[in-house]
Amino acid sequence: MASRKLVFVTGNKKKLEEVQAILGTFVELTSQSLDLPEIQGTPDEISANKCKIITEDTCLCFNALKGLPGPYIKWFLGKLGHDGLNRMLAGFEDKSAYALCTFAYSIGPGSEPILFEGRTEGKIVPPRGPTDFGWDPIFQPDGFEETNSQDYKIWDPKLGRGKVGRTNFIGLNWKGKEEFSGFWLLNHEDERKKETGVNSEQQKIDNDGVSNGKNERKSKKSKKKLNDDKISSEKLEKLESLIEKSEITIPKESSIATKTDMTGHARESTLKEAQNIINKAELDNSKNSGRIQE
Ligand SMILES: O=P(O)(O)OP(=O)(O)OP(=O)(O)OC[C@H]1O[C@@H](n2cnc3c(O)ncnc32)[C@H](O)[C@@H]1O
Ligand SMILES: [Mg+2]
Repeated sequence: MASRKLVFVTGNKKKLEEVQAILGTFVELTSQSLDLPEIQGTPDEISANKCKIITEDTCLCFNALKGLPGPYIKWFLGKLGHDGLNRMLAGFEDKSAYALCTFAYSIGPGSEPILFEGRTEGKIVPPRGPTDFGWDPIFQPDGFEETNSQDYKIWDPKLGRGKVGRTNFIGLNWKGKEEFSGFWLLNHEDERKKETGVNSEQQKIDNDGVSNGKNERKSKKSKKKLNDDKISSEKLEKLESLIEKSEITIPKESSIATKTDMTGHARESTLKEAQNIINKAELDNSKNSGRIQE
């Protein structure tokens, strides 16, 4: 089904694997750099496919360094390696850090991407476990004895939860988690019903959890329920209308990132990058096909 296909604009194979694992059978993901493919089908199908683009950008922020390296982690990691990153904190008692990820999802050409953001708290430790993905071996999420490398990497879409896999995604514990899960449930309600045998009409949840950018940080209770893959039809409708009106945007201010510190910079630069990638991908799409519908 065309609506289940998503193009993930990324050059990172590991990201692709992990996002696919999270989305499970709900969506078929293909990865592309910016040279997007011509998909065979009717013009409508082509547009639908080409419109649906997701990007993700990751920061790793050290609290002792006021959020650095943040969006520059790729370069710091490349130059200093895992040991060097540990040594950067040698003079500090505070080894705490957090992973910050930003998804950008494009509904269609010309429309603002929908942004989802997530944060996972942890600390920087000497490397343990496989070294095949980024800074995983030196990041130990709070509440775990293992580093991110050592964690069991399973996400169960039926349960709507899993053991820590990719902390970036599993840790979408703020606005992003709620909206991301709601968004996918909304778009894949039929498949979900088949898999779980549960109709959203039968599910009860307070309608307090929808975040619209003006009303962030909702009750933990409603988030917990959402994390357990329960969502009401009212909430689905509300989400749908927010998405239609493109009212889902990242708030300018939040309790986790202020504009004055490095975290704020990290956030803004990562959002900008995601937006640029989406815009460029859409531009390339339109050029390639010449028949994208507005
Ligand atoms: O093409 P894109 O999607 O941008 O892929 P990238 O590899 O450039 O990724 P980022 O721009 O998000 O850079 C973040 C850096 O952190 C690494 N990274 C990203 N997600 C990670 C995760 O979940 N665990 C460990 N390292 C990660 C990644 O390998 C990069 O070195
Ligand atoms: Mg990148």
